[in-house]
Amino acid sequence: MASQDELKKQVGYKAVDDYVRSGMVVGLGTGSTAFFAVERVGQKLKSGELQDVVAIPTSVRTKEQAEALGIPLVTLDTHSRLDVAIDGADSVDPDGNLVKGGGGALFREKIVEKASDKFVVIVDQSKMCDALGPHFMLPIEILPFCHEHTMRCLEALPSMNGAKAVLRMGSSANNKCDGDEIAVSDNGCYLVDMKCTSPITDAVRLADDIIKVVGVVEHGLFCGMTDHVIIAGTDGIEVKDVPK
Ligand SMILES: O=C(CO)[C@H](O)[C@H](O)COP(=O)(O)O
Repeated sequence: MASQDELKKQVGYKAVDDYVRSGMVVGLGTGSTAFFAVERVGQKLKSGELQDVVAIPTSVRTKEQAEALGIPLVTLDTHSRLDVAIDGADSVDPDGNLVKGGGGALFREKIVEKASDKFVVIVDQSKMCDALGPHFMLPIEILPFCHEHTMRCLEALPSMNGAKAVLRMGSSANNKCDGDEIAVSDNGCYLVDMKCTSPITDAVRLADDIIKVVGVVEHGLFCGMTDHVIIAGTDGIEVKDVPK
């Protein structure tokens, strides 16, 4: 049986093989699944199978990986439209709505993926869920200033349905809270993981409510953004096209 890493590699490679062509501007996601997509872009540029591709990374980690592979990098300031962005996710609901940010890169992921003509999500079967919320804590990036107040405002939102705010500690790159220091994002902000005990019934409304809280930089609800989901399971790979 294929290991979880093998499944991640299969979807990462397939996304690049199916959706990246020479001359494109490509968004490079963050995380252990997106890692393999970045690896594949590097391989294909090196072999000459892909040419004139430039990429926009969604985190410092991905930037460093891409640089090490010799992938030419640009920014949204010079290239405001991307042809395609490829990234992992923490939860995917049946409509292709996502929870992202388990790896702490949600702000850069969202700004890059919103600017992309096509957004391809790559996951293994464990990320698929019936409803967002209880499947994976909802990450939110907030300013450090008065962060405890901001956390209380988030908990008080009626649409949050009683979810508790947990300040991420340790590495910003995982939500295991495995350290004594407050985790700091690539943007110098804090990360809060909302522990939802019930399904999010209206993700669009919750997203609207969260972004209105002063102190919030961005949240990990990615609604209506996905074009294709590539899912790896023990029975093989499935591609779901999400109607818009
Ligand atoms: O949103 C993310 C980072 O902010 C990641 O895409 C998400 O956490 C999935 O990561 P992985 O592929 O390692 O499970």
